[in-house]
Amino acid sequence: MTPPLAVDIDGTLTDEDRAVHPPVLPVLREWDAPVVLATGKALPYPVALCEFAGVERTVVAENGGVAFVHATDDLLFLGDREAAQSVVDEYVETGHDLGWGSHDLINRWRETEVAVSREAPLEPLQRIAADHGLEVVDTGFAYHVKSPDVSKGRALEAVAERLDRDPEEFVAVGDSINDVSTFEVAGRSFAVANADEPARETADVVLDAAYGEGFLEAVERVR
Ligand SMILES: O=C(O)COP(=O)(O)O
Ligand SMILES: [Mg+2]
Repeated sequence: MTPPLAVDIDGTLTDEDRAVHPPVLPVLREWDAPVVLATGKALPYPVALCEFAGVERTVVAENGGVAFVHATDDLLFLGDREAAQSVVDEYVETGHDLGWGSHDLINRWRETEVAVSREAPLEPLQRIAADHGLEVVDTGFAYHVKSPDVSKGRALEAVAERLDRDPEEFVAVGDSINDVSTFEVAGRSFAVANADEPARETADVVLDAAYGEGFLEAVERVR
């Protein structure tokens, strides 16, 4: 039986330049079991990717802070933005910039965490976050200020329950530290070749291929 998939977006369905790797789209569309896109990006991004790929909109966004399950029409909030906002407000007050320019589209639709550009200094952000009981996760694409209680894996458990699936039935594919929790709850896990150290260490298998080609290799292996 085809297993359900939990798939990261940036670094896993994309190429090195962050553009979606086109050959992954028909694979997602034709997958004969639920597909959950699980990303650090804000909710509109995975929802739009599902729309344009012709895939049912079942997604985990903001590293597990928000999830949507099309089949049950459930919109889940597993975190809240307020605490993360206080951290970045303090960061900005001390003279730093989030690094997204004057129209911050990265955080505009973000509801449970705040993302900071990797061009911005990390150390003061980590210090302020720790003072507020929060953490900073570096996905390789952005720094995410979030509650340590929120994770893609925890959200996947909530989504799986609504899909009437066991999280262990899932095959997870990802590339970075924010996928470790997904790898821990899924039954099988694959890190693409470009994955960071925490993802490589946690995954059952580190793939030979990188980026979108790595996802396609994972799919070949589970078929
Ligand atoms: O938004 C990020 O920083 C990373 O996104 P991803 O979880 O889809 O890789
Ligand atoms: Mg990623």
